[in-house]
Amino acid sequence: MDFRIEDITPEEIDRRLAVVEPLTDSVRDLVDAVIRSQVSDDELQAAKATIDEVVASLRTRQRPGGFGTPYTREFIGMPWGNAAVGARNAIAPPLRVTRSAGLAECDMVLGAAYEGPGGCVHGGVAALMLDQLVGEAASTDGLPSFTGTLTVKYLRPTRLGALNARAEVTGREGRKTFVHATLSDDDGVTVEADAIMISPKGFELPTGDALPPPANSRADRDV
Ligand SMILES: CCCCC/C=C\C/C=C\C/C=C\C/C=C\CCCC(=O)SCCNC(=O)CCNC(=O)[C@H](O)C(C)(C)COP(=O)(O)OP(=O)(O)OC[C@H]1O[C@@H](n2cnc3c(N)ncnc32)[C@H](O)[C@@H]1OP(=O)(O)O
Repeated sequence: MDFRIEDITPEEIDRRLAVVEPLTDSVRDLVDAVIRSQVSDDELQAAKATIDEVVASLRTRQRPGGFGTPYTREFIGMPWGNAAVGARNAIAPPLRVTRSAGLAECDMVLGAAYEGPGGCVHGGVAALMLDQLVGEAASTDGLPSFTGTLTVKYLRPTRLGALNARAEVTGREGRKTFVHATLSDDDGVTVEADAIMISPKGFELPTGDALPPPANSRADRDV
């Protein structure tokens, strides 16, 4: 696993995020536009040619493999390729997670790119978001943990639109952390999940204090 150190200042992180977050938002917008576009086939083909040009320009200098999760020496994480919260990853749902002791939460608006059953959120996307939230809640004391078991119960269909996701630690037992999470719309909970998160053997916190959360956006580091 890639835990490389990249020793940059918080100001430099903000500077880089200010460049990549709007780019990622534009790519998300592109994905949404492609799904919902009703322009002609000729216009779709012209759009492909334009997009291919942009891709070729981005590929002139590429990192091998995935982005990984670099950390600063102050343990600010930069998981910018992450499938659930990566600041550079337009496939990730638009999540801005806030964290406090044993708790992680976010509001989000899910559009056409996250559809499963017509008009509703794909069950895998719901599970992805809740998996991320349980991981973030379990690690607010700085101890990283892997999802060992995630049990997801779909109570009723989740309509696309404005949603809230929330995860809370309910207990700890040795290296295991138990977390309960919910996905809710305006009418209440649509999906609930229970997770057993496992901290890796032999991992010790680098300081006695809680670590800052992995930074995905500037706001994340302010909690
Ligand atoms: C450079 C410095 C870096 C510093 C980092 C600092 C901070 C990081 C901070 C924050 C991170 C923030 C956010 C994270 C956000 C999201 C997280 C997303 C999470 C994921 O998406 S992550 C990918 C999917 N995940 C996997 O890819 C796991 C693959 N798997 C394994 O890597 C192993 O399988 C592992 C590690 C799970 C266990 O391995 P192991 O060897 O440690 O386990 P072991 O046998 O010793 O068992 C010990 C006790 O756990 C119980 N136990 C074992 N396995 C269990 C299971 N599966 N379910 C339920 N309970 C289980 C046993 O029953 C026993 O319980 P008991 O003690 O009561 O007997």
